Amino acid sequence: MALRTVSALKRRLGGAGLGLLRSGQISSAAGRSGAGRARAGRGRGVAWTRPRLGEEQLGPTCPVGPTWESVSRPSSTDRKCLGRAGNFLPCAAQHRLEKTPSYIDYPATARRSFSNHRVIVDMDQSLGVATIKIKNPPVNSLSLELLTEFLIGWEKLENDKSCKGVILTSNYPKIFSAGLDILEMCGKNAAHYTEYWKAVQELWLKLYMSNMVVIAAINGSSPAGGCLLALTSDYRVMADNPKYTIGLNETLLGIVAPFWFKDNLVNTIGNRASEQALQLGLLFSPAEALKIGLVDQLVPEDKVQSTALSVMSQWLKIPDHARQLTKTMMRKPTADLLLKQREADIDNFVRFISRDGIQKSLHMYLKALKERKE
Ligand SMILES: CCCCCCC/C=C/C(=O)SCCNC(=O)CCNC(=O)[C@H](O)C(C)(C)COP(=O)(O)OP(=O)(O)OC[C@H]1O[C@@H](n2cnc3c(N)ncnc32)[C@H](O)[C@@H]1OP(=O)(O)O
Repeated sequence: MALRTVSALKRRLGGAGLGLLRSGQISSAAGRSGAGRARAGRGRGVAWTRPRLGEEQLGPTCPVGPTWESVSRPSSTDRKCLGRAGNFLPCAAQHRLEKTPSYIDYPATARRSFSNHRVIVDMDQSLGVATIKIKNPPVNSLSLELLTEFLIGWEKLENDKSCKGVILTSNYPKIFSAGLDILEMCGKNAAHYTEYWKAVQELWLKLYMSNMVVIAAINGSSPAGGCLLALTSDYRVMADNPKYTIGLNETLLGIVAPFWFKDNLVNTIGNRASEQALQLGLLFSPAEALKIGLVDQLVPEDKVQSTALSVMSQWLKIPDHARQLTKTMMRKPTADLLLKQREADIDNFVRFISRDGIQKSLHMYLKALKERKE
């Protein structure tokens, strides 16, 4: 089945994925009590899913928190919860901005989480920052299922106007992501390869061109597609552990990094360093990666997440529209190159990966990975 959009990806997941979107599966206390369950706001010019802000973030005692219904015709009280540009700010954050009197009892941090099988999303609404944790054991390989669930979670965040930044990390310290799932590229048919590659393209385009600030908290090894995932971000913080490696090592598998992987790398570390890194399939230690600019900062393992958060708060201080336009100006030419030849890129991938010689190389690589353990 050919997949064109995220909605097609959602359809592919069938009941599970759509069920998740409909119910919101909010795991916060409010969600468990049912008060914060997401509701689809349809028919009022709003096409996305949002919880009842008043209930979920402040609890039923909030004196000014608007309900979903009241937002469509905001009262003067409700307007207190609307941002200056008419954006709907997270209720708790807006209250803080307005220096609400202290007798109003609301939680210091309003959190909302949702998760599916392979992705955990934890949204801190008071900061407007979500953390996405990948959890696809054993090595966070980017399987089709993971990509699909990731894209669904990402779309929810993109549609949530209160979400300004996302931190990407792994649920399993030691491995950020083992990259594309080799099993998705081995022994399958052309239709499967097509579907898989569309999902890989889609994820890269969405992350690379996101208006949100994206920070990678790289808490483990990050080869090939894992490195690409990190490269889509605006800033990369990596755990300073010499056992971890990062890089586009595709040639070691007997395959070639596509031009948009290469472009993303060149934009990050420059042409000469990319030439060597790509031809030799170099996997860099954190110190080497820092030296060539593949990552921006090294910190002790237990500081990766907190550093990512503090970097995020710096980036979020920049006026959003100016930062977004600048990001677009810097990245659009690169993304456009793929957008212009998406179909050709898919055909190329399918033809390449279907070759007997390439299949043999991938099988041998997988075998070598397994034998390494024995
Ligand atoms: C024209 C277009 C051309 C095509 C372009 C395609 C671009 C491709 C991009 C890619 O991302 S290809 C994938 C590249 N990835 C790698 O090279 C990483 C390989 N893995 C590792 O180096 C290590 O596994 C690790 C990530 C460093 C973790 O090491 P650890 O010792 O903790 O675990 P292992 O015992 O090695 O692995 C456990 C288990 O997982 C399997 N596995 C590992 N990586 C992958 C993967 N990418 N895809 C699928 N499966 C993977 C490994 O075989 C083990 O399986 P079992 O033995 O337990 O069955």
